[in-house]
Amino acid sequence: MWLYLRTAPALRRVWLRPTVFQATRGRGVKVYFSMAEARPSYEDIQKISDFLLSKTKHRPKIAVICGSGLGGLADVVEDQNAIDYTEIPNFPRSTVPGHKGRMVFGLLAGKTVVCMQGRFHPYEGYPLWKVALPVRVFKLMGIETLFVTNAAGALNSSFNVGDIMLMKDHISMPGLAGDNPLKGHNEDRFGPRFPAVSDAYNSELRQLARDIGKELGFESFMQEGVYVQVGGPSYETIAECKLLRMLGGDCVGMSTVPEVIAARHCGIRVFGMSLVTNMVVMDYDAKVTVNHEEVLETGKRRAQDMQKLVSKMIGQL
Ligand SMILES: O=P(O)(O)O[C@@H]1C[C@H](O)[C@@H](CO)O1
Ligand code: HPA
Repeated sequence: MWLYLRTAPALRRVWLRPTVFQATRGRGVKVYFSMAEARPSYEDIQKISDFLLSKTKHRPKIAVICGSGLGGLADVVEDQNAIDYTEIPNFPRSTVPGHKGRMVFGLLAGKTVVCMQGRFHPYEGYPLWKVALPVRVFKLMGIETLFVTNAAGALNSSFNVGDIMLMKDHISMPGLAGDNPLKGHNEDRFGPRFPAVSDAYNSELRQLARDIGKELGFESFMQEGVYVQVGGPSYETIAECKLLRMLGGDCVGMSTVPEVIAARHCGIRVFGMSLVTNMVVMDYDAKVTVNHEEVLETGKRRAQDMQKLVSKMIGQL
């Protein structure tokens, strides 16, 4: 049931979900409602896109979403206009260390780009559609190619900390459990009700990454594999890691997939890359545990190489 409120337009439409029915003797049935936030319409997203474009002369066709500790790429963008997420109307806020929370427009390797220096994660409390909202904003800004990066733990024991994994596929644990950024009403102007994602990670871009990686002498630490998205924020148990490895995952992380699904839905081509910031714990005798400081530290050490790879690729698009 929709309820219309006399308030600011962005807050006016509230979806009321009947949750609890309680029979009360002699007084019929009481229905309680819980509130879920209304999704922005196509026009609302157009407004966010128009707002951003009004703040910059740049008109990018390439967007980059920077993972934990990997936002340094946005700092090397030239002739830049940076817009803090807090200035963007109806836009989420970054709450995780290592995610600055700025949209940076400018030039990278001579190409006009927009970089998200900070992404949104489901564990911050955002529904998946909101995590993926920036991708739809990108679409309406004219973005055709999306680069996504993330920090991840290696499930594949032949990988090493500091390896870069080109994403060739993903397993969405939230998706398999019934949650998806496209769940709910389909906006046909973005894409079809049932989009295919078996070709989510563009094979030509992956080949370009391999070629450039070779040129840069990165072959010894470049891998290719399957990223598993989990919900977080707790890291995985040993049993969960063993399960995810059995399922065919090479790396595990808490992001990226919602953005990729939204991008493919609206016809944006995608290149994805994980930085292995830690090996997951698979051994009950291990004395180590994963922590976010280690994730950020490894990000810092390998950030320059990832930046080189991404900017060389962008230069050749
Ligand atoms: O945004 P990404 O996926 O790079 O961040 C990873 C996943 C969690 O947010 C965090 C865990 O350390 O790093
Ligand atoms: N698990 C989940 N997410 C992560 C990890 C991990 O080991 N490392 C960085 N992000």
